[in-house]
Amino acid sequence: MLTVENVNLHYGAAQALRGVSIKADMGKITCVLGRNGVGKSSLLRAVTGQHPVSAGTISFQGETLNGLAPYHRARHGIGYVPQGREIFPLLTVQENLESGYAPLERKDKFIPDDIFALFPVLKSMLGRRGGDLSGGQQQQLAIGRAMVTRPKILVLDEPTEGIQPSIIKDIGRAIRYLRDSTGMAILLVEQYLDFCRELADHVYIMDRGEIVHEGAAETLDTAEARRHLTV
Ligand SMILES: Nc1ncnc2c1ncn2[C@@H]1O[C@H](COP(=O)(O)OP(=O)(O)OP(=O)(O)O)[C@@H](O)[C@H]1O
Repeated sequence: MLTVENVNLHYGAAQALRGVSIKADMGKITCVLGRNGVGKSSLLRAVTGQHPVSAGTISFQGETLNGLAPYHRARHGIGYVPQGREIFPLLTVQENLESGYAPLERKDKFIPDDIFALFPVLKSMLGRRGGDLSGGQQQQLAIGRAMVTRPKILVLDEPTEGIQPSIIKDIGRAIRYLRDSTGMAILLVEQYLDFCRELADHVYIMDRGEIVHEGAAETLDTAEARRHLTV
């Protein structure tokens, strides 16, 4: 399980996270909902080690991650799908997937078949440059690349952003498959309420750097969620 306890995060004098505590259980999809600029990406940066926290503790499966570099966290099983995908535009799809080999031992350096079962388009485009793919295909590639690292928890930053509805469905299906087939934990941040409600087991709502609401997805107060999602 991933545990974030009382985390503060600053950019210079500006505080982006204020005493944030969340948990993401193994075998569950945990969604943090919030509108633009409330601190969702900052929370994921704290979890993945892209930005240091100024207070609080982050631990995964009982081990404290504070102070560990992002590549060490990847070795601990934290897979990250960043906002905007951040695939390598001049590398091929195959090379983008192979960039996930970095934290792996030699015997694990291959691309698992279930990536192509989930996203067949990647198989048919292995030789194409990442930059030539559509936004939805790039999102699938970014998820595939994170899967190559054999994560125990997959952390996704707004996977539906700028993606057409049919691919959003494929991505939802893939996330569910990963939870059910591998028992990994999934932590995703989103602004898209319906996607989150359909997919998540547990939901947190974030506003101005704080968690303001939490509960099981089926008991989510939709009106309350919408109130926090509208500016
Ligand atoms: N590198 C940075 N330097 C200074 N301020 C930052 C930096 N990154 C984010 N912020 C500020 O921190 C706050 C939280 O930003 P964050 O990106 O975490 O929000 P978000 O909920 O993920 O929004 P979005 O959906 O737009 O990414 C915002 O006020 C933002 O302007």
